[in-house]
Amino acid sequence: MGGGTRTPESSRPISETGGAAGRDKTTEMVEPVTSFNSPGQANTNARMYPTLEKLGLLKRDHIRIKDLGHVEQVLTSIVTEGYSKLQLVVDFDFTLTKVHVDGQRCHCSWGIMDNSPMMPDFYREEANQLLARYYPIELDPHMTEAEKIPHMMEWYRNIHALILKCHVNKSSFKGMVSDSNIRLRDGTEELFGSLHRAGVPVLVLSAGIGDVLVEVLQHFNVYTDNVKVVANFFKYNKEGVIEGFQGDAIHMFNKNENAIHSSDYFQRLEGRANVILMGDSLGDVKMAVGVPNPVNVLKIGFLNDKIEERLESFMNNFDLVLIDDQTMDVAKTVLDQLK
Ligand SMILES: Nc1nc2c(ncn2[C@@H]2O[C@H](COP(=O)(O)O)[C@@H](O)[C@H]2O)c(=O)[nH]1
Ligand SMILES: [Mg+2]
Repeated sequence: MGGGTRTPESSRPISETGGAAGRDKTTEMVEPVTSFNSPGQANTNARMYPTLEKLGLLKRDHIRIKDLGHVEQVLTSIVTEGYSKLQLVVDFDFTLTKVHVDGQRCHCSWGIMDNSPMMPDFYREEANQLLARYYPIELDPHMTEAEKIPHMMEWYRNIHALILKCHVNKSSFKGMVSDSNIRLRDGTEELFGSLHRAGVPVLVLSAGIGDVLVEVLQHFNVYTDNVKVVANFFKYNKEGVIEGFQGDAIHMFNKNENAIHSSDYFQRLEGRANVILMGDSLGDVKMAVGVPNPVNVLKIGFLNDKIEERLESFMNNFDLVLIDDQTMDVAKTVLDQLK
């Protein structure tokens, strides 16, 4: 986003926002990858999975579904039982936000600070060195979560110490966000508007910077009263200068524990047993672990990086895998069916 007063994305001509980038294309019927896949099964799938067929999810070539029968059952229940039984648990960075626009990689909440001209040169240099060292570990398809966690904790300790050296004032986040290239996925504003009107609770659970994340949600007018954010929030001194993080670090592989221990959020939503979970990392899969007695959980995974190496693990952990999709079209398609 350029500096100065910013025209809200939604009112900008589509060419300016790159909103067309990453839109999924509807092409001829493509055999979805299933465990029962065989040539010419497309028509049979359409008959066997009417909800998936009605939603057009069988013919989009960037969607992968491992277990059609399970997804059909969960989707049908969520659509039938409607908004009053539903809650959303969503990741923020590279789930609500785009990964790239017009070939340029977008910032995540951390990346906004890592690249902000309002931060000292030494911070930007060292923060990007840390990113280069630890992000590949986070994505590494050959390491277990247990092997990754010590590295994630080290990353957060290092970036925490680095931020403290910069004496950042909370008043600078608004300018950092408006000067960044962070974007919500196309359709997120409409999706969140529908969820707000329907009174559907949305938990945004992030290992990102909560103070920046909230600024982004406010910037795009989607921080409505049904949205709760659990993330890494800063502590400030009386002048508003960062003096540390509140509570324990939330990293990519402990998000579920923090959601459960840090509040009675899920207990207060007892009865909303249908959950739509959205994430872009295998660490996001367990974000809804705290939901008491869930009945239908639809897990939508945005596969953005290391696509070939991680496709199988994503299909084993997410119900719907969206390959390089920079939109919220699938979530909107599902929610548009609810009453
Ligand atoms: N650019 C940086 N990215 C970082 C840093 N620490 C973590 N991360 C990334 O943020 C997201 C976590 O947010 P979530 O909303 O997706 O949970 C994750 O992709 C991390 O890799 C950092 O210091 N700099
Ligand atoms: Mg993410």
